[in-house]
Amino acid sequence: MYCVRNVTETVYWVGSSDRRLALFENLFPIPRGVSYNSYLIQDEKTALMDTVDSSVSQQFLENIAHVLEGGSLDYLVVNHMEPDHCALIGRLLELYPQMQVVGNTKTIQMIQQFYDADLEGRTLLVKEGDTLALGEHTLHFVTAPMVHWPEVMMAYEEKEKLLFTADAFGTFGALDGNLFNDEVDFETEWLPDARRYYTNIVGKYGAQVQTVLKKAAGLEISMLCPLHGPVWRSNLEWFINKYDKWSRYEPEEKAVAVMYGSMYGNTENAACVTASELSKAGIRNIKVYDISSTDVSELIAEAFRCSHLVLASPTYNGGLYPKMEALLNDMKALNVQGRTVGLIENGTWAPASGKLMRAALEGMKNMTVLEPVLTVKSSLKAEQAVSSVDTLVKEIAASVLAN
Ligand SMILES: Cc1cc2nc3c(=O)[nH]c(=O)nc-3n(C[C@H](O)[C@H](O)[C@H](O)COP(=O)(O)O)c2cc1C
Repeated sequence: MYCVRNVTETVYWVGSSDRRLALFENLFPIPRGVSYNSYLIQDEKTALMDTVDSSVSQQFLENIAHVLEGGSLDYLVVNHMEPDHCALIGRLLELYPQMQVVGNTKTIQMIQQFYDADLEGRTLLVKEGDTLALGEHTLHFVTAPMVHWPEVMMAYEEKEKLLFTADAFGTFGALDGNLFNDEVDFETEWLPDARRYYTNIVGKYGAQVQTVLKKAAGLEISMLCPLHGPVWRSNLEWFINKYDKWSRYEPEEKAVAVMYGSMYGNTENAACVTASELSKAGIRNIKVYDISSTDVSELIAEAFRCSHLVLASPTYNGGLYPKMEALLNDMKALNVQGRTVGLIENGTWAPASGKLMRAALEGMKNMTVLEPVLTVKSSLKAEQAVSSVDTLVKEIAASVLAN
């Protein structure tokens, strides 16, 4: 049976959720599932805003058929060509023979690269500032290149002031019946996944997100309609501010996350002693992560949230512990910048992980490494705890508590 929600009287959410997929992009764990949103506008002309992933195709097609009530689908607007949103283009071309595919030059090129669909006479090319009248509704197209693919567009519907935002303002997490942000406890239950989604998928493209936020600031928006997760119809500023912070790479909080790698527990012990001493020094809400058992996407999200990081790594065959190397590579790839970092290195015969972590951080923008690096030779000793750990903790605490 169809499973549809009204976004407004004449705009319908016709998407669906997948709770079976373990890894989004075959990479990111999604224990809360994911929704693929698509929206259908009913007017003199009907327009569908993007399609969905093939995993939810049956539900999606039933939803569309229900809303159309036997009527025709006139336009399919393709705001984003990532396959989790465009898998059903070919099927819709077959089912709705008068449907035109609306996209920019890059969109159409990508459709042809991904699929064998016959688009002859079936495309409507649009560019920045173009409009598409549907009757009472009019769509305005806003390009959003590299948020996070080059063809990405957003569409602004002028009558109801809806902004269809493609992947921007999306989040991991299946929709559990509740569609709107004010129907769920977003800050408690969704924000960590929204942060993890943004930082890992769009995080690299902060400058491009800033450009789009500036364009959006000129629009009167009643709802943000993303391709994943809840539709925003209240308190939009709160979420837009999060995006603003994330895309400027400003920490959300003055907070410390301690991230350690450890084979036999000695580096872990040094990290835990440091965290405990930080608490004694007045730092609150410290988070400690074992980087072997925490997915790197969570660590990236924390690196965006927190102002301060403590990275602790054993030396491993003259190099970094592989999980730490992977974390630092990801931080660089996703443009993490402007953080203050304390370092703990461990080695039994020639500790080198401090030097290597420092070099990796120097390859990122505006990272401050606190001195001195705490060097552990195999295991932390009590006398070292009262000297070196104490010095490092004082430095971190002073930096966090400053201002
Ligand atoms: C496979 C392997 C490679 C290592 N390579 C180095 C090394 O190149 N230099 C060094 O000083 N210690 C090296 N070590 C020793 C560890 O860095 C050291 O024992 C450290 O205390 C391990 O910390 P952990 O107890 O947190 O795992 C190596 C240990 C292992 C198991």
